[in-house]
Amino acid sequence: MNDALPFIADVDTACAERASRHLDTLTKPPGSLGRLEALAVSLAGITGEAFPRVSPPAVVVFAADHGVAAEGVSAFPQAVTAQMVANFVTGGAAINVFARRIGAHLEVVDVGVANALPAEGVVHDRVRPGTANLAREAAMQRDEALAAIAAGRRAAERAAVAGCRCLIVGEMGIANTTASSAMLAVLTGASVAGLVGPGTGVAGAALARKQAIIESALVARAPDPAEPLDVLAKLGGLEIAAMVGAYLEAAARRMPVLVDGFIATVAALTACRLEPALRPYLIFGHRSHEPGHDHALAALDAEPLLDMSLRLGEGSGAALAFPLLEAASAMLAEMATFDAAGVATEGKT
Ligand SMILES: O=C(O)c1ccc[n+]([C@@H]2O[C@H](COP(=O)([O-])O)[C@@H](O)[C@H]2O)c1
Ligand SMILES: Cc1cc2nc[nH]c2cc1C
Repeated sequence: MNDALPFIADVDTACAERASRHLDTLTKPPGSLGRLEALAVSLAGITGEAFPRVSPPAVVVFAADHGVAAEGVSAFPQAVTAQMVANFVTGGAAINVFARRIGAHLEVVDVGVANALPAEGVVHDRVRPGTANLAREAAMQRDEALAAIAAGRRAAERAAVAGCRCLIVGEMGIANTTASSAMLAVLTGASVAGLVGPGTGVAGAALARKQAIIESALVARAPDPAEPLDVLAKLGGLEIAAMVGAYLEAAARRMPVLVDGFIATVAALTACRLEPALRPYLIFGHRSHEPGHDHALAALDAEPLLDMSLRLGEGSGAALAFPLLEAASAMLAEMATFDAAGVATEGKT
């Protein structure tokens, strides 16, 4: 345990068991609502409430730039990070649309965007204007990674204080699939070739170059796989570090965390390596089309709720999965029991 990280208690197993027993009194064959029942039980354990509520959710999108974008590893220019932040502010991005559908409280946090941003509508918590180029030097110093973790913790704290009951964390950062693929290769020991993917759409020779850049950065930066903070600082990103902090702070406050796609899951794996007690607080929203996501999910023994071939980021897949959490919560609170509805139970004639 590191002083910069909050204490995370074990989930409330007694409460989870109460929820599980209650589910078996409801008017349905036992277990017939499948994974929705498991979801309800885990929400009870996370929140410590027999009838957990998950609304309103918070969506926090962390934005930052990556020095490695200079190597041509993305299909889009670095300027798109700031331009998309402006789009989040005016409400036109996919995450704005989906956040509105679920009644989420949306916050956009600049933890390291290189270009100018709108003065209003963004939480300015910038650690530095983008990381250094991980192909040439450490992306961040350790204290910068810790500062970005602290920014993420503050965002989760704001969401909790605002009364939000579930945290969805998204990211925006051109070239962040390069950073997260590099981190994942170190954290899992998997080959870069087996997990690198198109991100925003690189293919062919550009994808081969992205792979080669990651492979040589792993050798040159040589992070210690047993030291998640070292991996994060040398290869990661400011928004990835902020996600780590937000997950940890939410769990410390007994808020369920709905994890988004590839980058979000690499951040989740990093956070779990820093603090294994985090794992049961995480619910995985969807399986991204980015090939490395399967490796990250497997390393966390996670089975996501949706499989929609999304690969956007921003928290979009998690926001789309959120209604399943609401349904799990409503099922517990609103379904009639066999007794109340006068329905005969199994085996009784
Ligand atoms: O969430 C995902 O699974 C995901 C997969 C591929 C790309 N993205 C998004 O695309 C950007 C990174 O892609 P790239 O090609 O610039 O590394 C970044 O802004 C992410 O939000 C997100
Ligand atoms: C347009 C665009 C939107 C995004 N949202 C998250 N990552 C993104 C990357 C691009 C390029």
